[in-house]
Amino acid sequence: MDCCSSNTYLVYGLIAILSYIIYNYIKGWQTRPNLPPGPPPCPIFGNKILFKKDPLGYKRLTELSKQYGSVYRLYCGSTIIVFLNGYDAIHEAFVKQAAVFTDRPQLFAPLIGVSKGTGITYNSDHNWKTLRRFTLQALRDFGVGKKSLEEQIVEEVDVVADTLKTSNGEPIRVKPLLLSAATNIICSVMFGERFSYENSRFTELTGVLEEIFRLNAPFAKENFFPITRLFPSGRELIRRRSAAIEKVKRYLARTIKEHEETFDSSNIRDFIDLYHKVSMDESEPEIFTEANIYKVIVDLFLAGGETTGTSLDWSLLYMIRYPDVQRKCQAEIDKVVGTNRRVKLSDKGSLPFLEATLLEIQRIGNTLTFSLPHVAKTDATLQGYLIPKDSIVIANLYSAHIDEKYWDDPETFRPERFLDSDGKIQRKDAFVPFSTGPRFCIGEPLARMELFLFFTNLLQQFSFTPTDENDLPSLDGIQALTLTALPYHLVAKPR
Ligand code: HEM
Repeated sequence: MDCCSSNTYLVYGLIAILSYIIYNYIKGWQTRPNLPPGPPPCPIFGNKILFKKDPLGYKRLTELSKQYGSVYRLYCGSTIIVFLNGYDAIHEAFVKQAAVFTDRPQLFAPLIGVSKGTGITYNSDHNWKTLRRFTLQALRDFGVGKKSLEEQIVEEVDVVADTLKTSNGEPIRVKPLLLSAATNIICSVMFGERFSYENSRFTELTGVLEEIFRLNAPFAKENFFPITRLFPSGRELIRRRSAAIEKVKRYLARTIKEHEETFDSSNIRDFIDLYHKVSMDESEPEIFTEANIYKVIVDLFLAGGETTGTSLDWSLLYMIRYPDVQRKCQAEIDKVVGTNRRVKLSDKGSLPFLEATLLEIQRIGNTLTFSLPHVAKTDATLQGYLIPKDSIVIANLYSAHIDEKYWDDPETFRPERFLDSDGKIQRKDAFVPFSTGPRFCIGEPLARMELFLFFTNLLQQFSFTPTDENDLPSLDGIQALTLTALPYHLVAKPR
């Protein structure tokens, strides 16, 4: 046999193998009965193209529900990804069928460099439950809802207010300031100390956390196409994420060691001390390990800094776009609190219009348009469709906030929708910025406290206006790490 004919046989052989793979692949997705509908997937790649980076991707994914209904599926390679749209579908899966839809998938990228089964965010089962319960309790012990943390947050508000004062009426971009403030509050809870925003240890920490956040990407090709982990881009992802995780571990190791050296069980100063105490007392030492303290701290920083900072950025943007609402908020503060003291958490019940405004900003701003990925633990039926075991399930939280079954005129910014006829706050089921079910955000009480104290105290001290009345900043969100406002400047005039 000459070399030409052997090459021809090789090509025929490869074509036959490829055809077999494609045939089985298409047969696989066509013959599974009663799967949720969705656009036809391409062989091998599925609908991966629909997950490409796109600032308006959340709108595109929401549009698909008009065509395919509230529960539809896409494929990433051969993995089924189910999107839940509208409040009813989200509630049915995450609350009514929580036993099936609470776990997290073990995605490749978010787990590079960390031990399997550690932390909260990408963990499941008993370890997750124990660490989540411990962390919720710790956040409570370190003052969520109590005075001490309130004081730490107000200290951070003061730093932001001082910087705004030094802007002397010149345009200023507030987002970097708000992100630093939100991250610093987590530093206070975790390490018992805050940093100045220029401190090199603080900038080192925020830099490396941002890198890790960016490399978590739930739809990275490496999560679904294992061969791409061998490609240069896959190897670079592994190298960069491992290096960032090592860097943050080295950073935390120093702080944890300092805590251990000065530990006093009768004076628990912060989260690290509490963890150390529990790791000595606890009946489950295999859970309260060193690997877990690193991962839990990283989880809280990643989940809590960017989200809260972005929500605060939206809140000031809405105030410059809706000056009447801003004036009404300020009038309420002036009437209830005055100008001689700061706004306190205990004023919340007396400031219903302000609270309603904050709720409406969260509804319409949608800092997190989607939940993190969940996974189906077993086969299940959802709204009449089969959701096969191991399907990834994602709640489109944005779709719940524009669900016409629950919201009149959902595209309109109208804080009054959260007030009843007596002017009191009315809760809305379909309001789910922190998701719902057993995986709902554990930082919700802390985040709500921060939003309230920043928003009210800044509005008490400043009036916010656009830099140019004829060129107002856009309210369109762009999908980045969170759904963020396009970068904008504002003018902060002391009142
Ligand atoms: C306005 C600010 C925030 C928003 C909008 C927000 C929203 C969310 C959402 C939508 C989830 C996903 C839940 C799911 O997958 O179903 C989540 C998870 C989480 N959040 Fe938040 N969050 C905020 C602030 C915080 C803060 C301040 C912390 C902690 C200090 C935090 C810690 C977490 C953690 C650890 C998880 C994972 C929970 C788990 O897997 O059990 N978040 N958050």
